[in-house]
Amino acid sequence: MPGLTDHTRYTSMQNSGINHYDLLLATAAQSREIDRLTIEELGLPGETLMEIAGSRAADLLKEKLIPGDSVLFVCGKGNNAGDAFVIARLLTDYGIHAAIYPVMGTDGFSDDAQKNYDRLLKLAGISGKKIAVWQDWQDPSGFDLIVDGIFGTGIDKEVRQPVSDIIGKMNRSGIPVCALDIPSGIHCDTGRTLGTAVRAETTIQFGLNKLGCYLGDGPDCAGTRVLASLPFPNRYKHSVSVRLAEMNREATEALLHTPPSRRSHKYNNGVVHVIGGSPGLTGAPAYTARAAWTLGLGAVSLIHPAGWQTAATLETPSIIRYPAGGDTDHHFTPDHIEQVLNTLREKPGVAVIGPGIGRNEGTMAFCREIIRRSEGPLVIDADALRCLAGAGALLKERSEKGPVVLTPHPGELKALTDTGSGDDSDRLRAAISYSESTGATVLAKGNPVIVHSAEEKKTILTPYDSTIFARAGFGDILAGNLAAFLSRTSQPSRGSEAALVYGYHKWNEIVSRGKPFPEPSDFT
Ligand SMILES: NC(=O)C1=CN([C@@H]2O[C@H](COP(=O)(O)OP(=O)(O)OC[C@H]3O[C@@H](n4cnc5c(N)ncnc54)[C@H](OP(=O)(O)O)[C@@H]3O)[C@@H](O)[C@H]2O)[C@@H](O)CC1
Ligand SMILES: Nc1ncnc2c1ncn2[C@@H]1O[C@H](COP(=O)(O)OP(=O)(O)O)[C@@H](O)[C@H]1O
Ligand SMILES: [K+]
Repeated sequence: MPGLTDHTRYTSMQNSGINHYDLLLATAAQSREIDRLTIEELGLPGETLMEIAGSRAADLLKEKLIPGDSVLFVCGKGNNAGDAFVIARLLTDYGIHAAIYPVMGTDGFSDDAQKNYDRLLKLAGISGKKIAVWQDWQDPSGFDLIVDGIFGTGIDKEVRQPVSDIIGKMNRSGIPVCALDIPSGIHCDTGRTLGTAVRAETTIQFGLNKLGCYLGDGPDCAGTRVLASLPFPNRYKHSVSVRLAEMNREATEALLHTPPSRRSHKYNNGVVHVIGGSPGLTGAPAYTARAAWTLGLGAVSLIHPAGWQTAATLETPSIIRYPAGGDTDHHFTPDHIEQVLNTLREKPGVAVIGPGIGRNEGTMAFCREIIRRSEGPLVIDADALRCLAGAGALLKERSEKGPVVLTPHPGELKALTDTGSGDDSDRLRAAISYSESTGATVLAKGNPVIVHSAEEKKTILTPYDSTIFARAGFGDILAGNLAAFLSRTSQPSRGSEAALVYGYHKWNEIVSRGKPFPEPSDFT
């Protein structure tokens, strides 16, 4: 199904507003509850919802199929199969040759699936069309598409035989697969593969995006993800607190332009202080400072141990340098605390602590004191995060004084939170619970990037492949961009989302200018 519109790409191309509800990412329990409320409280029968889901999906498929094409529907027993039967009926009437393979037999369908199976066979009788119902797997070559209606949100245990075998055969067939709601075998809440999973070219999600299509193995198995809307009242969706980042470039960049009246002087036109650097790690804070400066702030400073000099910052002479200590000081130590705090107090702004700061014992003590005693918005990045292991109480106290955003990569998040294996759903849980327990906003790097703000009770995931940024130095750039956006908004989640979205668009702009592998310096 090449060419079906990925709604995430679509929104990024549109650059216009998007319905907030279309960005929500639901778990299986949330989907079920929203279904239940719509059916029981609103009074819209499940059968009607299924008809709408199937007809929206059939319309999407008709954009790519022409009468005479052949489609194989591989189905389970639940409502996911019911959706497939609706689609098969509508496409048969459109002129498609349909074959059905109910992998677990034709007994014991859910009520709505049974009704739609019966209607499909009735339609065949009425219209004189032949619909093959397979008893066993057959050679599918000759089919133009396979529709996966085996499992939707109803699966929570390992896929058993014979289904796992059939999924393997579907994946090896070389025929494009369109998954309904979620690729069969992917867990809706975690994106983990339950033994084996369908690898689809396209996934049509119904009513709400499914969290599992955006975490773990989900993105690889789902392919292009599309949302087909269902008439669930928005009021019922309020329990869903995780959403995709909004990819609107114009709104993001507009944030950088605060009202001119407030820009009377460089020190009230956005100030960022970058505190970092140690022997061998001088490029990192320079990148961070330059990434902040490039976003149009009034003043950016680089506070570094006086013992290192770097040519890198001299390329941007406007960045103000504050060497801490004397010429023989190559690391930050507790001796520098008062001097650095004075600088932060004199010119209030957003501080970033950590890029290239190193893990020297004295430096860790220095970081803890700066975190404890500084007052404005603070970004804690890279090695400065290491000083927080076991220091949740310190962070909680600090978060009460002003917004704090932590930017751990997966290893740093694990060290910080002392949690599990570190797959995406672990990262999601860890980011939320650490943020909730400390009050700090957590921007957990990885793919996807996960942002949770305890204050705003929001969780945001990147909808694009963020592995493009897995090159040395992009973490430093992100920290600088983030600080710049935080100087323009008091909402840490908005600033975090904006920095991520800004980076994505900037990347694409550089690629479109003919540079296939942008590097950090292209962002400064
Ligand atoms: N209601 C609505 O409003 C709407 C719902 N919609 C659609 O409904 C879908 C959810 O449907 P669902 O809840 O019926 O579950 P579904 O995913 O089809 O499968 C469950 C079946 O699989 C079986 N099974 C489970 N695990 C298994 C395993 N490991 N190995 C083998 N079997 C296993 C399980 O059997 P059991 O194990 O319980 O005996 C049960 O029979 C949703 O994704 C969307 O597509 C749309 O139409 C929009 C409107
Ligand atoms: N604009 C962006 N959008 C999404 N992710 C980003 C962006 N910029 C940076 N990242 C994330 O930051 C990671 C790089 O940070 P990190 O590993 O700390 O690198 P480094 O310390 O070498 O700069 C990337 O792998 C990606 O997860
Ligand atoms: K499916």
